[in-house]
Amino acid sequence: MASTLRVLPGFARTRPVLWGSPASWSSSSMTLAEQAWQLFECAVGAVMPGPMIRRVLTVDTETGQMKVRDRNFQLHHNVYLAGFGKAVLGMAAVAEELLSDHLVQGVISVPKGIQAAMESAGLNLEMRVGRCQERKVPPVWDPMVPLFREMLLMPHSHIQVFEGAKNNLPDRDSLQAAVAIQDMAEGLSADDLLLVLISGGGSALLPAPIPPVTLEEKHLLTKMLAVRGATIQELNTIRKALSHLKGGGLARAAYPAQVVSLILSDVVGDPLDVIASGPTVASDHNVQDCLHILTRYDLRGTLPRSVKTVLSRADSDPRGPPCCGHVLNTIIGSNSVALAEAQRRAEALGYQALILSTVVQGEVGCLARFYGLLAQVAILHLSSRVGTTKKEEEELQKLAEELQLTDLKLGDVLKTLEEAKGPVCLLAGGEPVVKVQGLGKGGRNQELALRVGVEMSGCIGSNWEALFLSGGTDGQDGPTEAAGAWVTPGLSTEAESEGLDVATFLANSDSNTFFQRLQGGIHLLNTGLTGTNVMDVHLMLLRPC
Ligand SMILES: Nc1ncnc2c1ncn2[C@@H]1O[C@H](COP(=O)(O)OP(=O)(O)OP(=O)(O)O)[C@@H](O)[C@H]1O
Ligand SMILES: O=C(O)[C@H](O)CO
Repeated sequence: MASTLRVLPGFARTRPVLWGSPASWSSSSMTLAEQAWQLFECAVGAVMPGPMIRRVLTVDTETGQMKVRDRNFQLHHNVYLAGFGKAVLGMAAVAEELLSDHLVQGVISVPKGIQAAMESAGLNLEMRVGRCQERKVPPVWDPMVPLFREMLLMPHSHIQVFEGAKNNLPDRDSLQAAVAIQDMAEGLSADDLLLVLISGGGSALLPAPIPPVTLEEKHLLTKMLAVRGATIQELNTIRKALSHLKGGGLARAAYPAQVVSLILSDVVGDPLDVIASGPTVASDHNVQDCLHILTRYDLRGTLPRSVKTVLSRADSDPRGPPCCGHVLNTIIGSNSVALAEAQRRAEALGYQALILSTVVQGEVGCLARFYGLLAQVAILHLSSRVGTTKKEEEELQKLAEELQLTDLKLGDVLKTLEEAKGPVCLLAGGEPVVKVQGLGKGGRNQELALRVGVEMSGCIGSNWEALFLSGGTDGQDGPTEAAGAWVTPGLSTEAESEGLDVATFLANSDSNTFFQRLQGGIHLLNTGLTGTNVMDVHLMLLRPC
């Protein structure tokens, strides 16, 4: 994660925008780009740590009644807090405020530089909103200001913060954090309650290798798996087998204390045992699963002796299966929550809004063809020219199968489009993959947007305006300062008129440079780090001209 932040400079500088409280701006006076920005903001706002934690956790500090969804817990100054993940700083700050003096002690492991980054993100945002107000221009992203204010721990907090795992890799600092968390958990009694805050990036922030495996060996093995294309499910199966705290290990360490885990999902399908390698979830993988994975990536022959030793004794592990009867695991935020909020906002803006899929995972080139074709077919359906699209619909179905969009009901979507009378918003989310080639600067959201922009040129000439936006909810798309980008069918023409050759930028994985140059960067989503992460949001807006 970058520790330097810029919040919306390009957008605020280059165009007067109509943002601010939805009530004060009529939806018809907003451009498509302004509406798309607002929907992205709503999606991210719904999964910011504050709103997320407050939705599921309430504490009556007088009576000591803590409620997590429909479960009640009696507190009596007996709560301990452990947290690890990229979004955990803000989650911990809000949890500490709610728990008040029922919180005895806390330890969190968060990415290096995150406290300074969040502080400066909040300050930048407030300054920019202030400048907009002085110039009487409605500010972009302003509902985020109070959400940023509550993301930092108070002075004299009871929570000890460890920053580590630079570049999402386990290191000495995160190892130290894991030791502190393990020590705290092991010291708890049946009278105590351990509140565990978990988000993406938690695996690297909680390394506890089982000896004789060393941190370096574990680091090297996970890196080798990652570069060979192992999925997060495969990676975390191996991590669990080699760790004291993953795969239910933290729950085991805290026994007999009650454990309540609040989990922000960054994995498609929200599998509890995969997110951050499931430290409070019983693991049902065995050594055979690990050996299959290591064989698949041709790593069996090069395994360090220590790894072989740990794997060979795993099935006869005297610790036995982790006892998780004392644990409540609950997902508090996910891509679906973000999309549902964007859907609500789109409906309020007058759109018929549909969620296409929350499990988008395929390759961006294939996904861009899908979205480009969908835009064309959708416009023909909306224009009551249904009969003309049979071939395209078959192609769409094939692409959906290739992309494994298992939750997409294409027939229903097309029927809804056929019957729709006005503007339509199509939403989807997940985490597609990019094959990086060349030395350019980009991210999967910007690359997807660029490719979709090209594919959408077939929509030019219709009576419908179209826009596609792709943004990472964490505010950082790959190693760039943008969260993503938005495009319209005119992209190729605009690029050509500015002498930008799209094919050359794509061949060099240079989508960020492309968008920085195109029209002074107005297509970039420069949100700055958001302090949350539920993968990516894709949205397509179609509105009659
Ligand atoms: N030049 C590039 N063009 C396109 N994509 C890139 C480029 N460089 C890196 N990427 C992609 O960026 C991704 C890594 O970025 P990022 O830090 O946003 O990771 P992430 O997996 O989204 O992490 P997190 O789970 O925290 O969101 C990888 O999928 C990689 O393929
Ligand atoms: O930390 C991890 O394991 C990944 O971010 C998936 O949750």
